[in-house]
Amino acid sequence: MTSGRSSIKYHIIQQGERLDETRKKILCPKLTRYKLLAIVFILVVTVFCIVISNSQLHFLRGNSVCLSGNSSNHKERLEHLPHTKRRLPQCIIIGARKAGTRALLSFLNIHPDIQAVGRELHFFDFDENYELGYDWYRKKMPYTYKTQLTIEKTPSYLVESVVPERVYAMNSSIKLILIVKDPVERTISDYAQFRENKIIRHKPVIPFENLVIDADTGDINRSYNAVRRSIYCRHLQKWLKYFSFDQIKIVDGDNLTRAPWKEIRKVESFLGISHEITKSDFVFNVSRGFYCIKNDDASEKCLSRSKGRKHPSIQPWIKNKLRAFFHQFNLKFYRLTGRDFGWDDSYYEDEEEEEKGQE
Ligand SMILES: Nc1ncnc2c1ncn2[C@@H]1O[C@H](COP(=O)(O)OS(=O)(=O)O)[C@@H](OP(=O)(O)O)[C@H]1O
Repeated sequence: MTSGRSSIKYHIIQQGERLDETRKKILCPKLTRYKLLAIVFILVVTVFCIVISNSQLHFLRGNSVCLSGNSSNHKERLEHLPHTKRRLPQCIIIGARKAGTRALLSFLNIHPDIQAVGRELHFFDFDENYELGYDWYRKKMPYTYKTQLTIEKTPSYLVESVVPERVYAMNSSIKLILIVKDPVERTISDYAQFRENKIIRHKPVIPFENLVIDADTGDINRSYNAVRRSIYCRHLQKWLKYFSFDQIKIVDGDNLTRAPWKEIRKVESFLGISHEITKSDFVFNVSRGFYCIKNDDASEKCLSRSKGRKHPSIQPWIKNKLRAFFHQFNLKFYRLTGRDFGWDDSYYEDEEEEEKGQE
C-alpha cells in the first residue's frame, strides 16, 4: 500500500502490527480523544441530573395533597421544607352543609397563598376532639409558609351552639366564611345525601314528605334537622354574638355554582390576598353539570361523585310549602347581611296541573 492520506485512511492494521506515533496521531487524533472525553463527561452529568430530578419528582408526587381526585394543579405538601410549619387556621369555612363548602375550599386551594385542610376535622363541635387541645388540632394542619393562610372547613360548625365561643377562645380575630344557598334546595340536597346513605346500606328509605311535613299539623316539621340547618338567620345570630360582621364573609353558593371565579374573587378580597383565580382556571363539565378545576395540563379535576348527586323528585306543593316556611327567616337573613339573595322570588310550578289547566 502506498503512503498518502487515502492510503492511511484505508490502512488495515494487521494483528501484532505496532503503529508508529505519527500514524497513531493521524488515526486517533488528540482532538478527537478530548472530544470523546467531553462527550463521556456530558453523558455522566446528564445521567446524574436525570436520576436526581426523578427522585425529587417522586418525593413531591408522594407528598402531594389531593382534595378530591387527581390533578396536576394540586399542591405539594410543604412538609420538611425550610421555613414551613403547621399553624392553626386563620380562616374557617363554618358551613352551611350542602351549600358548596367543598367546592369553595377546593377552588380556594388553587391560590398559592392558601393551604386547605383536606378532611373535615370536627375539632370545635366534637367534645372528644376539642378535649385533645390545640396541639392535636395544629398537628392536623398542613405545613405552610408564614405568608400563607391555612383554611379548614367543617360545615356542622355553623349549627352547633358550642362552636362560636370555642373558635373565639382560640382566635378572636379569625376570618370566617359562611356559604349559603337557596334553603329549599339545600334542604332537598341534605335529604338526598341521607337517602343515598340509606340505599347504600340497604336500609329502608323514609320519603321526604314524611320527614318534612308534621303528620299531626300538616305544617313544616321544624325539628327535622335538614329544615333546621336551612334557617340561616338563627345560626348566624349565634356567631354574631362573638364576631363582628366584617369578620364573616357570606358566599352565595348558587353563584359559586354558576360562576365560581366571581365568588372566589370576593373571597380573595376578604382574605386580603392577591387576585389569582380567574375564569381560565375553570372548565364546565357538561355531563356533571358543574364547573371543574382546569389543570395545568388542560385536564379537569371535578369534585367527587358525592357532590352534585341527582336529587329525588319532590312534589311542587311540598317545595312551595317549604318556600313559604322559609320566607320569614330569609327576610331576617337578608336584613342581617344587608343582601337580598333572591330565594323568595321563585315559585315551583306543578307541571301536571299546568298541563290540565291548558287543556
Ligand atoms: N363545582 C361543583 N361541583 C360539584 N358540586 C358543586 C359544585 N359547586 C357547588 N356544588 C354543590 O355543592 C353541594 C355539596 O355541598 P357541600 O360540599 O357543602 O356538601 S357537604 O356539606 O360537605 O356534604 C352539591 O350539592 P348536591 O348537588 O346536592 O350534591 C352541589 O350542588
